[in-house]
Amino acid sequence: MQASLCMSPVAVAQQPKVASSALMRPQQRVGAGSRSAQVSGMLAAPRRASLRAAAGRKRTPVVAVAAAEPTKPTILVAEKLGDGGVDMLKAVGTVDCSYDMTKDELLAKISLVDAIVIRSATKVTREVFEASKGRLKVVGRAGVGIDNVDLTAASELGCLVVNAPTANTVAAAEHGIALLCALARNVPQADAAMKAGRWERNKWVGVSMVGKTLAIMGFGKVGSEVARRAKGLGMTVIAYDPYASQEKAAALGVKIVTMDEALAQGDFFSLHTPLTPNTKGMFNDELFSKMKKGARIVNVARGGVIDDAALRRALDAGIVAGAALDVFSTEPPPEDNPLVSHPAVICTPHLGASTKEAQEEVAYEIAEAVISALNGELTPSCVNAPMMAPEVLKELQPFVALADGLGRAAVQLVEDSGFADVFITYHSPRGDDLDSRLLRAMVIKGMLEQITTSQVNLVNADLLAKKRGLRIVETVVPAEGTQVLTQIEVAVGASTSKFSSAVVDDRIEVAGSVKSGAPFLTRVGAYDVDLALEGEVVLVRQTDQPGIIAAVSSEFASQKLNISYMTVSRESKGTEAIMAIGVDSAPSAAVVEAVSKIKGVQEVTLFSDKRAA
Ligand SMILES: NC(=O)c1ccc[n+]([C@@H]2O[C@H](COP(=O)([O-])OP(=O)(O)OC[C@H]3O[C@@H](n4cnc5c(N)ncnc54)[C@H](O)[C@@H]3O)[C@@H](O)[C@H]2O)c1
Ligand SMILES: O=C(O)[C@H](O)COP(=O)(O)O
Repeated sequence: MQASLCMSPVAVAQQPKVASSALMRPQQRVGAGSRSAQVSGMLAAPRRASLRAAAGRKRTPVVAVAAAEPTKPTILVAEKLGDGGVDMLKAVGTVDCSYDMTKDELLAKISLVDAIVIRSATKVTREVFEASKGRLKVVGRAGVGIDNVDLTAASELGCLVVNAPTANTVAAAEHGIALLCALARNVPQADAAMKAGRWERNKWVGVSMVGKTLAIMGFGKVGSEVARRAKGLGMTVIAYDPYASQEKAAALGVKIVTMDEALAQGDFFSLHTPLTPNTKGMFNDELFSKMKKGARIVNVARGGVIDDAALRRALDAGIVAGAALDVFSTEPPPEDNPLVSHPAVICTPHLGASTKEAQEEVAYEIAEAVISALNGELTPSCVNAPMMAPEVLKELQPFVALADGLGRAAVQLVEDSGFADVFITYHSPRGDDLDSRLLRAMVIKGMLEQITTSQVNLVNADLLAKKRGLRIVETVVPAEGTQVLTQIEVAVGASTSKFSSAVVDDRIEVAGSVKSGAPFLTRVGAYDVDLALEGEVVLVRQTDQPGIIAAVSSEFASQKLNISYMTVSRESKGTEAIMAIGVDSAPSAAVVEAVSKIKGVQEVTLFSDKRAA
């Protein structure tokens, strides 16, 4: 499972020791001591004075670095980074700013550097990690999205990946608002006409924003900042986000609605979801067909959220009156992209994060994280951080994947209602002595990484949960046994679910345990199941009658889907039963639809252990 990769101990103890620098106070330099000492020191220490403060925010020259030392790291800055951040890096290492490298140039250079700093254009693939021959120890992503870094390869090859998750949020929101206004008032088209010598006052009459409804699709960091600003334009703001806290939205005067309500009510749509298996191609023909005619769409999230060909059809059919796009499924978009040349589409080349201020802030944030990581420390923005002392990790390791998998399963069963309460119950012979920090972090990780851009680790899990408005309630139930835990239950407070049988007393509940070292799902709602918690899981509720199991299996077989596990559990003979089925690859929507039509089947849903892209 993904969890074990993220948790795999990264070679922190082998990090090159950062050169002594006047910027680093003695207690900031952690030597190559044991990882447990580093980690517990990190967790116990209050946040230290910012390195960036020492470097000076106003581009004043940083304090001189001591003469070159043999251990001084080399840092490759592969994309344009704010000067302040570059200065911070120069204070601790040799910095090579080489922009616009070809793939071959990157492959040639990478074995000569200890760290690389990138934005979204540089692809740090397995090939790049392998070409580094073990020297590359840190990748710093100066921004949020890490979809251009192969995290699995990074973890396997002992490389820490850090990002700058918050510094460009406001810039992205401002760009969303800029595109919204430009779209409503045809600013780019009118400008182009004037530059071509035409004075077209009648052709470019726009539409007003005041009093119109803006539907925010994805109410996270950027979405909520867009909402705040759109309220100032006099718009009614609604949001579709099945995982958002209603209370947080209400505090901003935003109503959380269902997808159908958003589609029916939105005059403007602003997209702010991450690109995940769930959101990929989310804006498709079906969705466009349900939109209010003449709606307008802004996308500063990720290009892949929109099915390009479907948007083109919706534009040509007049369902969508216009679109403003900052992001594209392939960047830069190829010449035959169906949208860029459309007269009702306005475009910018992925400029959401590109303000002077945001880039300076991102540069400071990433430089601080890279220096910290080179120094063998954990930072909250460490994407693939080692999380605990090896002995604690070893004991909890089998349950780590279980906690992650249960969090992931529970959140995927949430429907449109949103949730704020998460209940975790540990059944443990340790009773109150159980150290649940890692397990709690893993449940939060499973949930948030499925639905947000957040990269969750032990350092930042509680903070991220709090920021999302999640209330985590933990209970330890004493149990008999020799293992540290016998069972974990995860419940989210929600009265409706994509699988109604998962709801017990207004909570979506799943439970699991570890069998032969592997995580197993042992309960969904009130039904006992027994299924390895890996790959794709299909849940079916049916009337307990002969023939259904065979009919369901043959639907899978007809699509060449291999069933790895199947359990059936019922309340009592002839009433209702649920089938939990593990399949080796994701069933298509057509298979799910076909299963749902089998006589006696009442509901079907599926979830996966795969995390967000
Ligand atoms: N254009 C740019 O330069 C730029 C800059 C910053 C961020 N971004 C992108 O903007 C997007 C949002 O970033 P963020 O920092 O606000 O992320 P975030 O994780 O804070 O918020 C994402 C929100 O989407 C919601 N969500 C997840 N799946 C959903 C679904 N199926 N339907 C509806 N909502 C769903 C989540 O619950 C979450 O609230 C990301 O795609 C990010 O990569 C782009
Ligand atoms: O993921 C991000 O932070 C944004 O998409 C910005 O990407 P950029 O740093 O390449 O502008």
